[in-house]
Amino acid sequence: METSMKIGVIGAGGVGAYFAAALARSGVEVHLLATERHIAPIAEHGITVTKGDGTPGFSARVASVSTKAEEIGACDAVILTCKAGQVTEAMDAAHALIGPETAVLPLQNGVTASGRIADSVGPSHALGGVCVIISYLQEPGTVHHVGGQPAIILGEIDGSISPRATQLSEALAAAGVSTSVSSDIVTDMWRKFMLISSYGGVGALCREPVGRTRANPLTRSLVEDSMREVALLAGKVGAKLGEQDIDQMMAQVDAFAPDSTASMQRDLIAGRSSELEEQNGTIVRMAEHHAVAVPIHHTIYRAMALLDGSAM
Ligand SMILES: NC(=O)C1=CN([C@@H]2O[C@H](COP(=O)(O)OP(=O)(O)OC[C@H]3O[C@@H](n4cnc5c(N)ncnc54)[C@H](OP(=O)(O)O)[C@@H]3O)[C@@H](O)[C@H]2O)C=CC1
Ligand SMILES: CC(C)(CO)C(=O)C(=O)O
Repeated sequence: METSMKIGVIGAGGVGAYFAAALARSGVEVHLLATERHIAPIAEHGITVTKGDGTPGFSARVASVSTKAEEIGACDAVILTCKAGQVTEAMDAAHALIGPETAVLPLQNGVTASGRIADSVGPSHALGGVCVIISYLQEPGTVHHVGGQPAIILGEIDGSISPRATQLSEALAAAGVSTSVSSDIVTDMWRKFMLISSYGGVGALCREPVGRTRANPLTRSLVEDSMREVALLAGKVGAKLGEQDIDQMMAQVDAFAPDSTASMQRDLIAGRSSELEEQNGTIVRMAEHHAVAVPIHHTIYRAMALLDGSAM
């Protein structure tokens, strides 16, 4: 079991609190960099994970929790779990966590986080990552894991299989997370982005859960065609996505429970601040830059903008 790493986790929300607790439970020295509202509950009671699938929950204590990166100091690895739109601000305040070899693993949906980490702390520190979990914060210090096996794919942006990526992957695996090191994390990130921006975007547009959008031939083909737009764009930035990836992601759409909705879709419909800018907004801007037509994502982006809680 990997116990020698010092891992910093930035953000104590649905994703951060879950992985911090899982790593701490397995014996890793975990330090949480969190916003103020999480400090007292986690310092006093640790993190509690409840489960929605009938399996036992658990509690774990992290080594420290602080709002100040300077109180934590340099870590072997950092796992970044804020929302995609918060990455630059979070990393700019986290420079003290970064030593010469520190790898920063982003778990945000979308494809913008690694570049923003690189801009903030330097390209040698930025990994790529894909996170598969359904979890949400119930209250500071208590996270609900809906069910299923949490999984992470991570990798160096240049595709090399580095000792630091392998070591982090082993620590996550020892914490019960299905983890793999990828030699093409850029394609992996775009594959999930294609899924989430398309089924979530169409779900938001139709205000329907996946069971309805996948069953109707018109909305099903809308999801498929919006995936095709992303696959075409991905090809312009070095990611390799084809029809087989669309089939694979449609199989994932078919495997979701019928009442499932994407997190962006839920945030939009509830009028909360959402990741629309980072997801469909990113697709629109990149498509303009690369002269790729993305009419479905353009429509989703413009139609949904009014619902975004952070919209002007
Ligand atoms: N939840 C899920 O099941 C999945 C989520 N994802 C992705 O993971 C990312 C995180 O999602 P999720 O955990 O649900 O979101 P949450 O909003 O639950 O958690 C984000 C956390 O980051 C904190 N935060 C923001 N800025 C900072 C900062 N500067 N320093 C420290 N902490 C900060 C927030 O603080 P505060 O509490 O004060 O707002 C919040 O607790 C998103 O990109 C999402 O798309 C991917 C797969 C599944
Ligand atoms: C849980 C999952 C994979 C699909 O809904 C997701 O990443 C999201 O909703 O943001």
